[in-house]
Amino acid sequence: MALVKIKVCGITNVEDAMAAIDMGADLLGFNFYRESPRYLDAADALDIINKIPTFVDTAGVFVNPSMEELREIVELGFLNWVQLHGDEDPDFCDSLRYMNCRTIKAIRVKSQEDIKRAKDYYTDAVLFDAYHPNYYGGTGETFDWRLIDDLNRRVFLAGGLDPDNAEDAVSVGVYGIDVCSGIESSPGKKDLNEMKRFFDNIRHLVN
Ligand SMILES: O=C(O)c1ccccc1NCC(=O)[C@H](O)[C@H](O)COP(=O)(O)O
Repeated sequence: MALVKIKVCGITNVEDAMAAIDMGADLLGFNFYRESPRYLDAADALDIINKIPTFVDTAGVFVNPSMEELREIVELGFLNWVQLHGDEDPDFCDSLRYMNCRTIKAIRVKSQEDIKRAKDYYTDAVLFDAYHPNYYGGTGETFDWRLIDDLNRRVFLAGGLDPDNAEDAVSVGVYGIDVCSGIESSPGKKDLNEMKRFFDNIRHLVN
C-alpha cells in the first residue's frame, strides 16, 4: 500500500491483526513487556501470527529485556523485528546483531538531545516516541516532530498518532509511522472504525 511503512502496535488478538492487514498495515507489533496493558506471551503471539498472512512483518516490543529473554523469543522464529523500547544502551543493541532479526531502537524524545542520541545506535531503524516520566510507551502523547532532522536512515515516528494527525505524520517524510492507543477502544483492543479512519485519512498520500 505504502511508500511509508505503517506499523500497528499493541496487537493482542486475531481480529485486530486481520483488520490491520486488510487495511494496509506493513508491520504488526506484539508487546512482550509484562507491565504493558497490551502484554501477551510468546505462545499467544505465535497463535495470532500462525493465523495471519506471511507477507506482513512482525515486531516484538521489549523493555530492558535480558539477553536470555530476548534470545528465547527470537529463536522461536516468528519475529522479523525486535523493538527495544527501554533504556537499552548501544552496546546491548549491537550485541543483537547476530540474532536472526532486524532491530528497532525506540528513543523517547524530550528534547533535541534525544534525537541526536539516535546516531549512537547502529540498529536497522530507530523509532522516536514521546517521553513520559512514568511510562515507556503506548501513552498517546506526541512530541514536537519538527525536531526530527535526519531522514537518511529508517525512522519510525510514534507517539500519539491517531486518525486526525496521521496525514501530518506521513508528511514528515519518515520511513514509517507507528500507531497504538490512538485507534483503540480500550488498552489492547483496537476500535476498527477508528483504525479504518486512520488508514482512510492517509490512503491518498501513500498510494
Ligand atoms: O504500548 C505499550 O503499552 C508500550 C508499553 C511500553 C513500551 C512500549 C509500548 N508500546 C510501543 C509502541 O510501539 C507504541 O506504538 C508507541 O509507544 C506509541 O504509542 P501511542 O502513543 O499509544 O500510539
